[in-house]
Amino acid sequence: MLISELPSALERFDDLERRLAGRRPAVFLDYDGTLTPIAARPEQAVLAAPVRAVLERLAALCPVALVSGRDLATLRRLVGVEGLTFAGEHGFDILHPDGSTAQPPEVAALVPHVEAAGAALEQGIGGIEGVLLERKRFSIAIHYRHVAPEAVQAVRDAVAAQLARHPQLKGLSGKKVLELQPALDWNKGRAIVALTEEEGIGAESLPIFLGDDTTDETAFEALAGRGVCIVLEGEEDRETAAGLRLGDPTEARRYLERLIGLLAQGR
Ligand SMILES: O=P(O)(O)OC[C@H]1O[C@H](O[C@H]2O[C@H](CO)[C@@H](O)[C@H](O)[C@H]2O)[C@H](O)[C@@H](O)[C@@H]1O
Repeated sequence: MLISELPSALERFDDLERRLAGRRPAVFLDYDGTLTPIAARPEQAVLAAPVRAVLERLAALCPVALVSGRDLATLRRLVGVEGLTFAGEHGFDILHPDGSTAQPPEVAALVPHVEAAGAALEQGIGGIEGVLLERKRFSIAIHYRHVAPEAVQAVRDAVAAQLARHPQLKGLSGKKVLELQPALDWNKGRAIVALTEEEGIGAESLPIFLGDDTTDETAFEALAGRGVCIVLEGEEDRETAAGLRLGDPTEARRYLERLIGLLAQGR
């Protein structure tokens, strides 16, 4: 369905109350575009203090996991709340609240391909005005938000050439960004399902996921029919596997505040 055709998660909040009915929610949250508005540059997407306070209050009531494309260390620094689960790089790099970590076992062997592709891209398109290469532990993001429209195809072509050269890598595409990561059958959806099966969250919990980007669709698909899937509206309407919509990060915060109110009443 198109995002614009979905019902508002705030208007349908009563449904959530009914679905919870004594169950505990487990809340999974995307970062960019969901908790923070999309900013001109990655380092400008700083979490607002009231949102941080909401995350702290929510984490005292139920499991909360940040599931983001960001590098794990960057995500932790930006969020600045202890006691959460953090899944960085689209679920490739997980940190549990007890300090234990998890990554797909094959990922480390594929990092040299990411590094070789990153070096080639730096050499090939690093000089194009506006290109921003964001190195992460296991992947690389190629931002083109500030690239002149007539130069964007050169960026796409260069990334496609690296994908052709390194079949060990796969490509992702998000908001004015292309990403290269190890070509493993792993994504936000698989990471969230794995997390819901872990002790501390539990298969009986009701997963709720909020995300905004096409890279969040694997999570909506994985939780369809089982969890509450909420997509945030962006600049463009598009097809989604989510079942509910919110307008922007301010509405996402209001939704989480209502959830806190509900859980604080013990319902
Ligand atoms: O999964 P997310 O938490 O949504 O992360 C996806 C990517 O977000 C970041 O890039 C995007 O947000 C930036 C700040 O608002 C914006 O400037 C950029 O154009 C967007 O693509 C982040 O830099 C990437 O590493 C994430 O993969």
